[in-house]
Amino acid sequence: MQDFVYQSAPMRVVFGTGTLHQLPDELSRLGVTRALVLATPRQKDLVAGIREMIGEHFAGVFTGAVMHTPVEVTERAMETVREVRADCLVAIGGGSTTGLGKAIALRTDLPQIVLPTSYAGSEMTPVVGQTSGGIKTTQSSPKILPEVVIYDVDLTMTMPPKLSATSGINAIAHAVEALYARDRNPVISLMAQEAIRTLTHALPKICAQPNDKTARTDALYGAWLSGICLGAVGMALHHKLCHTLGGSFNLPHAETHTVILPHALAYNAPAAPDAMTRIAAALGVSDAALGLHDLARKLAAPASLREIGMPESGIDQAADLAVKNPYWNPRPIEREAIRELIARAWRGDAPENAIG
Ligand SMILES: NC(=O)c1ccc[n+]([C@@H]2O[C@H](COP(=O)([O-])OP(=O)(O)OC[C@H]3O[C@@H](n4cnc5c(N)ncnc54)[C@H](O)[C@@H]3O)[C@@H](O)[C@H]2O)c1
Ligand SMILES: O=C(O)CCC(=O)CC(=O)O
Repeated sequence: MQDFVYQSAPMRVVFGTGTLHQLPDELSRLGVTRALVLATPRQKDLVAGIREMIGEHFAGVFTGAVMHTPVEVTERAMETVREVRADCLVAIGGGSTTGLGKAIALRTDLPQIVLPTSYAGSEMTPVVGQTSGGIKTTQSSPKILPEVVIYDVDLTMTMPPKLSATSGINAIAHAVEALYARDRNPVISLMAQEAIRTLTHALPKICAQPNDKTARTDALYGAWLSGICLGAVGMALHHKLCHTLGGSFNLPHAETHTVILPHALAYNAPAAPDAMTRIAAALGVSDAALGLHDLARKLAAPASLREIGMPESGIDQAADLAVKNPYWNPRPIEREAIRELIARAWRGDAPENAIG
C-alpha cells in the first residue's frame, strides 16, 4: 500500500426515503430564514411542494438552471439572490441545479442545502465547472461545498431510464478514476469499489423497472459513494476529456461520460493494472474497459459522440484542448493516441483493447 493522506468533507448528509420532509428542520439547524429555491425549467413543479413545506422561509425561486453552468445564467440568478435578500440556497435537481447553487455560493458564501435528483454526485464536491465563451473551467473553494445534502430516493423515481443509465455511469466514472488517482487512499478505494458494484447491480434493474424502489435506493447509495470519491481524490484523463467535450460542444454531460468511459479506461489500462483488476472485480467481469462498454450496451445507453451531437470536425479541436493543461494521469497524455481515442468514441467503436 502506498502512503496516503485522508481528509473527509465537513458536511451533513441525510439519506433515505421521504427525507425531503426534513428540509424545514435542516433550515432551522442552519439558522436561516430566507431560502432561494433553485431548479431547472423541467423540474420547476418540485418548487411548489417546497414552497408549501417551508412557508414563510421561502424567499423566492429561480428555475433557469442549465447544464455546464454558463456564467450568464449565474449572473441572472445573482439578480434574484439580491432582489429576494436570500440567506441560503436550496438546490433541488441534478448536477446542473447543484452547479448553479455552487456558482452562487462561490460569489456569496451563502449556505447551501442540496436535494439531488440524479446520480451526478456534484453535491459531494468543493468544485464547480463554469462555462464562459464556450470554454469550461473548473474551480475549487471551501465556499463551494454544500453544507447539507438531503438524499431522498423518492426524488429519483421520476428519472427516465435513459437518464438513470447515463447518470449512473457518470457516477461509476468518479469511482473508476478514484481507483487510479495519484492521491488515492484505502478508504476511498473501498468506497469506489462498493459504488461500482452497487451501481452495476442496480442500473439494469432500474432500466427494466424504473419504479423498483430497492434498486433506486441502491443506486442513490452508490451515487453518494461515487460523489465522495469525486470530492476526495483527483480525477484524471476521463474527467478532463468529458468536461472539455461538454463545455466546447455543449454535449450532454452524463451521456458524454457514458460514451468516453470505456475508451478512457482502455487508454489507461496498461498504466494502472491494479486499478483495472479492482474495477473488473467490482463489475463482475474479466476486463474493465470491455465490462463498462457491455454495461452501457445492456442499458441501451448512447454509444457514440456522433449520436449525442458532436460534429466530426471537432475531433482535432477536442484532442488539442485535452492535451492543454492536462490533469495528472497514470499514462502520459499523447496527442495522437488521444485523438484516436476521441475518434473511436465519436464513431461508437468498441474500446481499443476489446478488439479481437
Ligand atoms: N462539480 C462537480 O463536482 C460535478 C459533478 C458532476 C456533474 N457536474 C455537473 O452537473 C451537470 C450535469 O448534471 P446531470 O447529469 O445531473 O444533468 P442535469 O442536472 O442537467 O439533469 C438532466 C435533465 O434531467 C432532469 N432531471 C434530473 N433529475 C430528474 C429526475 N429525478 N426526474 C426527471 N428529470 C430529472 C433535469 O431537470 C435536466 O433537465 C453538468 O453541468 C456537470 O458538469 C458537476
Ligand atoms: O462542475 C463541473 O462541471 C466540473 C466537475 C464535473 O463535471 C465532474 C464530472 O465530470 O462529472
